[in-house]
Amino acid sequence: MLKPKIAPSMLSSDFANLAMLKCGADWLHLDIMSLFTGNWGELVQRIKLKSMWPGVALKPGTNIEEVYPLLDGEDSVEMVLCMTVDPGFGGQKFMPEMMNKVHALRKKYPSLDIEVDGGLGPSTIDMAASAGANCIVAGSLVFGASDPAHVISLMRKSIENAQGVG
Ligand SMILES: O=C(CO)[C@H](O)[C@H](O)COP(=O)(O)O
Repeated sequence: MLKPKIAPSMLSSDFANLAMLKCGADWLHLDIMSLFTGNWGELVQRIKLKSMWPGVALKPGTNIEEVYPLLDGEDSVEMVLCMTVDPGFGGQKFMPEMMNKVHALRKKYPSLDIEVDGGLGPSTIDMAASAGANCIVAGSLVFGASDPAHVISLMRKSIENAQGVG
């Protein structure tokens, strides 16, 4: 079983109230958008040398084939984030057509951490989990909830159910 990882998106948070850290989240998700033009292999190696995990995010318009060289080579990343909205802001509508990418990745890489981000909620989480995502970023859902811990546990359950556990 792949560990479910639930990552509240700090984009939707109140930085003066980070009680979320006590609500059972596995990661905190922070968007930093920039254009990288350097040496990819060197960057990955430097991240790993710091005992951190390199990952890569795919915008909705990027083809899945573009990520394979980053997973198959020597300096491979350890997580792929399939954006399910265009990056920029929270509260957007989930793009179900992105599930093809998640599905293709899961088929090719059974033990890869695959994350989805954007528009995740009760009506979309199961779709993402069944396609093979085990890491979920959620902003509005978690930070808008009266009981964030409950929401986080429901998301975890959805992933476990999709994996046939629990
Ligand atoms: O990366 C993001 C936007 O760039 C946000 O993390 C994402 O949109 C999550 O927000 P929500 O759950 O409200 O859709």
